Amino acid sequence: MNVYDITIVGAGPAGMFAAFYAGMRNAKTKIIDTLPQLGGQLTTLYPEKYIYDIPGFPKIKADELAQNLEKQLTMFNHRYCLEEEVIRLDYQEDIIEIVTNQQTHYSKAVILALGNGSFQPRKLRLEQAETFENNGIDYFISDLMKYAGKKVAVAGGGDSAVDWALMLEPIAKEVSLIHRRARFRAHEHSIEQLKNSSVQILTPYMIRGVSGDKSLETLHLQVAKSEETTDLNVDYLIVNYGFTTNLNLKDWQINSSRQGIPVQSDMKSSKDGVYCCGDITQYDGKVDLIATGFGEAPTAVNNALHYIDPKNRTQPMHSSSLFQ
Ligand SMILES: Cc1cc2nc3c(=O)[nH]c(=O)nc-3n(C[C@H](O)[C@H](O)[C@H](O)COP(=O)(O)OP(=O)(O)OC[C@H]3O[C@@H](n4cnc5c(N)ncnc54)[C@H](O)[C@@H]3O)c2cc1C
Repeated sequence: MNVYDITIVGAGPAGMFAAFYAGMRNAKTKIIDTLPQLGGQLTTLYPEKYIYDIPGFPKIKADELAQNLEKQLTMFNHRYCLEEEVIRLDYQEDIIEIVTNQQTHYSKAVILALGNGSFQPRKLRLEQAETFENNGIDYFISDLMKYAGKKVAVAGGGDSAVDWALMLEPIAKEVSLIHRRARFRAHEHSIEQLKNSSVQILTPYMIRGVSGDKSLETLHLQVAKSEETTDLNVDYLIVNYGFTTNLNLKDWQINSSRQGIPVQSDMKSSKDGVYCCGDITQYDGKVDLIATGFGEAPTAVNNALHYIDPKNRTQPMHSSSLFQ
């Protein structure tokens, strides 16, 4: 049994900074998230938006903030378990079992940085779509080069869909962008770029069916509010319909409500060894901001380490004294 000191569930800004801080304190640390990438809401919901209330940054794009947090983490050899959803916590004497949809992890303490819950992509609601999942239909892009020289369609009408189409254009053989409405909900600048690109814009089109022999080959499209149909040959379809969140802590054996998890001033939940940080924490006067989560993260880590071994000081040395 490989037991970690601290396991952090949720790799949004709060969880990422908690992981960095745990590294600073030499804790053997693991991070689990449902998404295939780090960043939580930053990378999933608004990567291209500027944030103005991060201390020390007059303004910074959400995606860039996530990248900076990730860069900070490269100092440490943490273990990452992405694309795994935690479904419950079990408690065995001094060890907490973190049960995911894939395996069980073991940890002396847990930090829950769950935000509003685990993110799930809104899927294509077609019977055959599941057959082609990861076999032509993708909901995330983890490696852009996978699409090099391929015929790719992107479905969706928001910023991310437009951005993905533009990023794929120089790499893929052909890129089509399919949206059920005539207008995109994207930055004017991106729309301008789109108009000047070779991306084939298919609006207002709906995807009515997908087919293929061993992998995805054809999208069956219909013009919205019309009987007109057409087929599009593709190697890949990237679906970008946004995300839903799921927060179900019924089996976690900790006090929680729909608003989140009540914590004490040391960020401890109702259960020994389980601490929290970020949007998920609830206490009087709580404000849901990234800056708040950044403050809660070191409190959670230092108190978790003190729980594991009372010899660990809750007030650690300053980072400026650790690295000269
Ligand atoms: C459009 C928009 C603009 C915003 N602008 C600002 C701003 O300008 N300034 C500001 O301070 N804040 C802003 N926010 C809010 C800010 O993004 C959140 O406060 C912040 O992301 C919370 O961070 P977090 O780490 O607590 O949670 P999240 O970022 O929500 O991350 C939580 C992570 O936990 C994972 N997770 C949850 N449950 C599980 C599970 N069971 N198993 C595995 N993984 C799980 C999720 O997949 C997710 O990746 C904005 C939010 C939005 C939507």
